[in-house]
Amino acid sequence: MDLAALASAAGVDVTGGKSVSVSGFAIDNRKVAPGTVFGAFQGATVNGEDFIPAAISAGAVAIVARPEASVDGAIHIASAEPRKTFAHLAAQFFKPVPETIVAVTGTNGKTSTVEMTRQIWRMMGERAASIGTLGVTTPDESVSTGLTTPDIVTFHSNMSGLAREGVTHVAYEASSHGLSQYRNEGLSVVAAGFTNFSRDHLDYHKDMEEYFAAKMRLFDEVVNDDATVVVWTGNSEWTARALEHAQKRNLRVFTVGEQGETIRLLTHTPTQLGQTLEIEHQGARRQINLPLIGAYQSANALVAAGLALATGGEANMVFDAVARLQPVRGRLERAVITPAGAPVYIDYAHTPDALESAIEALRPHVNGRLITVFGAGGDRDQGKRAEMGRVASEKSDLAIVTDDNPRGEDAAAIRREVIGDSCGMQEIGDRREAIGAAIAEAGRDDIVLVAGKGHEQGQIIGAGETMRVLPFDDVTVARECAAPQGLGALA
Ligand SMILES: CC(=O)N[C@H]1[C@@H](OP(=O)(O)OP(=O)(O)OC[C@H]2O[C@@H](n3ccc(=O)[nH]c3=O)[C@H](O)[C@@H]2O)O[C@H](CO)[C@@H](O)[C@@H]1O[C@H](C)C(=O)N[C@@H](C)C(=O)N[C@H](CCC(=O)O)C(=O)O
Ligand SMILES: Nc1ncnc2c1ncn2[C@@H]1O[C@H](COP(=O)(O)OP(=O)(O)OP(=O)(O)O)[C@@H](O)[C@H]1O
Ligand SMILES: N[C@H](CCC[C@H](N)C(=O)O)C(=O)O
Ligand SMILES: [Mg+2]
Repeated sequence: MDLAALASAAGVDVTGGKSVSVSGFAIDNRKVAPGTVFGAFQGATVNGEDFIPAAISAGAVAIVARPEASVDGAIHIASAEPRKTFAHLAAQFFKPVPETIVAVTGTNGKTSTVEMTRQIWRMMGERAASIGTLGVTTPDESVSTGLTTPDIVTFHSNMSGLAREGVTHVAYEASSHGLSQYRNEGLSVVAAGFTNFSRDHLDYHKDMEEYFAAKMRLFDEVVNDDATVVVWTGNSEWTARALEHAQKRNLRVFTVGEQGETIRLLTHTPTQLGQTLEIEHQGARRQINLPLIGAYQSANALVAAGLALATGGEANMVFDAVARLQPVRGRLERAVITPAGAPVYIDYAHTPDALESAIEALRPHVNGRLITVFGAGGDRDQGKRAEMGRVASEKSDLAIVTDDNPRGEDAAAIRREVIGDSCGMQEIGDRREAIGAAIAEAGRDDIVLVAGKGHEQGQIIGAGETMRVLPFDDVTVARECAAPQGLGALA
């Protein structure tokens, strides 16, 4: 493909460049082959500009980098925002992509919402896929990418691959890291969802304002001019601000929730294995029997319904599909019922707000005690730890602090920060032992919540060269601990 043609389609100025043929795109010099356009970005750990000579030696024909970067032997596509320019060029190279692309942001609920949107589309007969923390899920398979928002080259090549497989509808998860690093840029995004906003990732973002601004790039810059945004109305201060961003760009707005104007949630009543929702849409009232428990899951399901409506879904079909949603892996997933009769739920809550939502989701189903096993990740936002401890100790009847991916930190020190000045928590570092203890403790009327890892398949210990991922799956471990020999082994 000709660089000048790509640049002109992307609206990028390539001055002084003779016409060259482009064979691919890379942001890591080790992936450069002859004919590659290399994106040299200043990163959190190293400066990609240091790898420009190596990229050129490996055959890079053009380098997208800041104007002040030194480029000798290839075309310098100079940009004050090299990540953005690179994304827009790459988008042209990887065309065609699926026609209907929507994005979801928010602190919690992104994975659930993209997965539910994919399910609704599929039930409506579309060839749909989702991209996010659970990987790339297509009508045929699910493949993990390791990150919520993959790097920009993987993102575009995934989109292109999906189009080749005949996928027409994609919902992707836009994390704040991804948005601030332009990891999902350059596509036609017809609708975007905003689930909620609360504390997380303050290791990466300076403060809540900066974190919110990163999320709002989705509304301000990433979605199309005529896009629809679907906003959950439950989180007042931030919701109002998200709506202001949408209004500033004159986007079409769908509000969803108890104060929602597009989909109004009138009542939600827990049932044994789900909840009954009464909603109003375009003047018509409907009752939906959602086969999932917890207010948070109904919020995500209704934002997903809003995205399906925004992309042309017919209301009866959309709401019928909501009533047939399947559980999302690791989100209030019931792993097992213990021999004593206590259900054990696995959830991915790893922020204070998420932990509160998960506990509140289970509370109506508890007759006895709610026992919460949880921890906080290492090398991630430290300030959320004590807040998580407070929520767990105040809202549960018994809280057990354990390890959740200590990474490069001392696990015991993380647990101490989680406990902070909260009272009455048990501390059991070994996660298997903690889950076993909760299960042994739970009686017939109790419920066990194991929070933090959800779908994850490993415990991450160490960082850099010494990093190891020890196989660990909360669902499997809960089942093993609940098996009669599991309890016997612990006795
Ligand atoms: C802090 C962070 O987000 N880092 C991500 C980011 O790295 P960076 O741009 O800062 O990269 P860097 O390592 O400093 O390197 C700078 C540049 O030099 C290049 N390089 C580097 C070394 C080399 O030998 N050659 C070379 O060319 C790199 O490719 C990069 O372009 O870009 C990389 C490529 O896209 C990511 O792999 C990397 O994710 C790291 C591994 C990570 O752990 N990220 C987590 C925190 C993350 O992004 N999580 C969110 C989830 C949030 C949520 O769900 O709420 C996510 O979206 O997954
Ligand atoms: N709408 C919501 N409101 C509050 N909490 C929620 C909501 N949706 C999900 N949660 C909580 O957050 C956890 C993670 O949900 P999910 O994976 O859908 O979010 P996410 O935004 O993709 O998270 P991440 O940023 O880690 O990718 C759930 O297990 C639940 O505890
Ligand atoms: N996307 C989240 C995942 C956290 C999961 C939890 N198990 C942890 O390791 O903290 C993050 O990177 O902060
Ligand atoms: Mg996610």
